[in-house]
Amino acid sequence: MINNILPTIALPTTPTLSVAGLQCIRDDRVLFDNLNFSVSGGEVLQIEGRNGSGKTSLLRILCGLALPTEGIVYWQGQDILDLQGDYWENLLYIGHLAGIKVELTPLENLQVTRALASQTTDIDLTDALAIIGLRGFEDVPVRTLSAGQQRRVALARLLVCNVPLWILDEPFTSLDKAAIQMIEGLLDAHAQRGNLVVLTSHHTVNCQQARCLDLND
Ligand SMILES: Nc1ncnc2c1ncn2[C@@H]1O[C@H](COP(=O)(O)OP(=O)(O)OP(=O)(O)O)[C@@H](O)[C@H]1O
Repeated sequence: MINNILPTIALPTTPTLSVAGLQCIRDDRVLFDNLNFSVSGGEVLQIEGRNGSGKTSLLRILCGLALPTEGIVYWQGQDILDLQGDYWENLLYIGHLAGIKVELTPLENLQVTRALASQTTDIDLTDALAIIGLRGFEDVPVRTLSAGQQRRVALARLLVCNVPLWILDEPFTSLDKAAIQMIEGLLDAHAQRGNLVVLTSHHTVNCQQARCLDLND
């Protein structure tokens, strides 16, 4: 079923995100150094590591929201700092703070997403909320929802944005078992369509195409 929800994105080539010689120093502490990896369409890369090891810092660098102290992030072989908007239009980042407006309703949040996103699906927004488990909560302020429901509002953007690269920071936080399975299904379906996912999670991610990178290794 999930396979039928997500659109097919016409990709000219296999999308690839790679990093070379990445280093991150925070307050004189080296979080990671000489980090090299590549993730291509069809893959789900899970970044692991203990609290404070630099997972969120790495994701922010991959998004171009923070700079590494050394090294380069490449999208399709080009430095993302050179690409800027040409990179960001391929990317959906859902961070710790979820990026939702709590004064707005779930429906209004998705309307904002659709208005601002570079490429969107044509899914009916009410249907997207139903799929994500928020039927009946479309029109209430997000601040009145539970933590798990608020996380679902944030994750509903996966159904609305039509981009190849998903970067997700702890997407399963506050979700119940059924919601975790549903999101894992979305990740699998996204990868099966030739797209890529980079995520952090302290839990084992149950995706067919998942592989792990441990920052503590
Ligand atoms: N803007 C910042 N300025 C200074 N230090 C920072 C900044 N952002 C993060 N740090 C520090 O960098 C370290 C790594 O933080 P980060 O959030 O990347 O870790 P994490 O692996 O995602 O942790 P967690 O598993 O707890 O979410 C922490 O010690 C944090 O205090």
